[in-house]
Amino acid sequence: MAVEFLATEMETAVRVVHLASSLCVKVQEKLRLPSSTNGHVKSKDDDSPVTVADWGVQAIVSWVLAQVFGGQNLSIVAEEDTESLSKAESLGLLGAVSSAVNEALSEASKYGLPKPDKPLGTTDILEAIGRCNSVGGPKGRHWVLDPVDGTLGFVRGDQYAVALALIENGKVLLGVLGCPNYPVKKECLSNGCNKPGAAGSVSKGCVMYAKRGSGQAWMQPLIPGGYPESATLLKASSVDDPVLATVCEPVERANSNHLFTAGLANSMGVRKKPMRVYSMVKYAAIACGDAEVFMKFAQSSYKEKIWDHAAGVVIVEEAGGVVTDAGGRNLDFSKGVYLEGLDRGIIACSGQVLHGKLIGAVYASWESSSL
Ligand SMILES: Nc1ncnc2c1ncn2[C@@H]1O[C@H](COP(=O)(O)OS(=O)(=O)O)[C@@H](OP(=O)(O)O)[C@H]1O
Ligand SMILES: [Mg+2]
Ligand SMILES: [Mg+2]
Ligand SMILES: [Mg+2]
Repeated sequence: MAVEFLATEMETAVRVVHLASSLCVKVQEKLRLPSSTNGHVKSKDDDSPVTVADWGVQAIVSWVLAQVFGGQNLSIVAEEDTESLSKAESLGLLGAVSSAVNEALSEASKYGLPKPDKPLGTTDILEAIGRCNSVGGPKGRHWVLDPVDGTLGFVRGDQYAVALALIENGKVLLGVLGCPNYPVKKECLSNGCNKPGAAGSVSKGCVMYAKRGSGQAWMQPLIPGGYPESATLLKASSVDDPVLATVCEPVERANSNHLFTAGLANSMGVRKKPMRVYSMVKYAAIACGDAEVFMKFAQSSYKEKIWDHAAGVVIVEEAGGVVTDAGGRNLDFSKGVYLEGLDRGIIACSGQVLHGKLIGAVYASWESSSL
């Protein structure tokens, strides 16, 4: 029998995202305790937050991929580095990362993944994080990782995602999104009713994944302490009337021009209020039919990074959706760390009809925008 294309890569990626998501759930719970906020969150040079979970997930994914595929020719493009974590003053933080990583890896066999013989030392952990310093490019295979996407949402007890993709010769072959706070009820996506401890909090958490060209995207529930037996097929929404469409976009005004996207939505006939959600959970919402449109129009000086989109794009496309830049072109993952040549913004829709209308709206309104 022929071995299924990318079977080991897909299997490993899905399992490690489950394991990494379990680390995030624990760290986010700790962050919500009033006594332990200090030391778990740091500010980067651009003032964006980074946490024990960002470094911890990067260490775990890097370590597992190296165990399964060999460290020699492994190329991983990922968001975090070891610069601030290896400073003498960060010893406490590094200790917290080490505890989180070793606690998670001690459960690795429950996820069908390799487990270290003894706990990883801080040198091993820094090495694993630091190994993810590839810059990608047009040739060869590159794993692309955003260990915690939407760190701001994570810190605020809200939505975030663990995002892992595999790119080969510039094309995204597979993508996995761990969405530990993804709610069963769509209304909870943007109103925080899934925040830990929120009254009446509902069941939540899933991992979504897809392989390029399969025509299928899948969702598994996130279950505590192990790997689930089942997966269900995802389907993007069949709604193609803008009046019925839900539009999602970044929470932070600094990350996307809310005024411009409101104008676009209005001009294409959207009536519902936008659903503002942190992270690649916006792609997840399109893939599983909870929203029809995702738009992100960052400032023109901002360059989008491949790890913020790779996994989400392939999952949406395989679920039946369409993702392009604002000029209607596919995103280019072949140019290294950045989505070079991106035309203005990112547009993901559940189908061709809405996508066509949105591209038309961009075309009509661009001239009058101040971007
Ligand atoms: N200035 C600016 N403009 C546009 N985008 C930026 C900007 N700064 C950061 N980022 C990236 O946005 C990622 C989070 O995107 P979101 O869509 O989740 O935004 S939001 O938090 O909901 O506002 C976020 O990902 P993480 O760092 O993984 O959280 C960043 O990569
Ligand atoms: Mg990100
Ligand atoms: Mg991140
Ligand atoms: Mg970040």
